[in-house]
Amino acid sequence: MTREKMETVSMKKEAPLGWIYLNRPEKLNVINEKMIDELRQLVEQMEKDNEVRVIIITGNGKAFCAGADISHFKTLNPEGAWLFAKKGRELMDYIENVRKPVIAMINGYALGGGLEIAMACDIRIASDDSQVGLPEITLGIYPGFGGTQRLPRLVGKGKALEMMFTGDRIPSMEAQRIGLIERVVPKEKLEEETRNLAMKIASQSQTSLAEIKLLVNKGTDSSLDAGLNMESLGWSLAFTTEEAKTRIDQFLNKGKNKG
Ligand SMILES: CC(C)(COP(=O)(O)OP(=O)(O)OC[C@H]1O[C@@H](n2cnc3c(N)ncnc32)[C@H](O)[C@@H]1OP(=O)(O)O)[C@@H](O)C(=O)NCCC(=O)NCCSC(=O)CCO
Repeated sequence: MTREKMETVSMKKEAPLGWIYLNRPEKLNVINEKMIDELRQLVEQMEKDNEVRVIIITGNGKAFCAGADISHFKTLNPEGAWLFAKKGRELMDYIENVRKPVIAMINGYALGGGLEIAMACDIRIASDDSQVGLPEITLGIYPGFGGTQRLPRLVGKGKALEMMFTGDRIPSMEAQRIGLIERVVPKEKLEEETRNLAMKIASQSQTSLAEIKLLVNKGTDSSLDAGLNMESLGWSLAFTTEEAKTRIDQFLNKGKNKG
């Protein structure tokens, strides 16, 4: 097992899983520029590491992440705010497009930029005491790291507008009901359930995982016809991989070695 600690994030490599911890627990893991840089560095590192097949992002302490660091907002002029939003948005885009599955393990508050990180991940699993929301409107602003775009794509326009207009926090069970979170588990089982889910995914073909992720992300941004054509092209190439040949052979021969 390898561990690495940076100023605002840390990681634990437990092959085939790579765990990334947002690590400013005294401030509920709020996001500053340093965290954006370091989180991106760790995700890039894990993307390149052949021993890591699934990446898990979570928070250290009692929160996943309470959003962008509001104490930094006082110093922001429009140019600074634009640059900060651009940096944040590029990180979310990077996480969304990494060629490996990324799971958000939500262990408490996931608010503002924290929920925006979770929404950039492929799957969200949360403890039953977690709460999520986009409270930016209560500060007189609105989500700046992709929330206005990703939330309606996950929960539909009306619910997304309701959440962003009110800024209300909702419990994880309600978030699951509306399609924002995939699984809710008892707090004490969160890590175990996340590991089980991640290990199951890690046991699948890496090429197929990467292709499915690409097709779903790019396909939903395209016409149905374009998406279906992308699927057919990719699907035909999937048969050229050694992994597909081996797995298909294994299935076809499974009865033959039995006494
Ligand atoms: C998350 C809340 C509801 C937690 O409340 P509570 O448990 O009472 O804990 P606190 O005492 O409020 O917080 C502990 C500590 O963290 C600091 N902190 C929390 N959130 C932020 C933040 N976003 N920025 C800066 N600092 C934060 C808090 O000040 C405390 O510090 P002390 O030094 O100990 O006083 C509650 O904290 C809350 O509502 N937080 C704000 C959530 C929010 O509005 N997020 C959106 C931010 S804007 C954004 O993300 C833009 C990107 O789209």
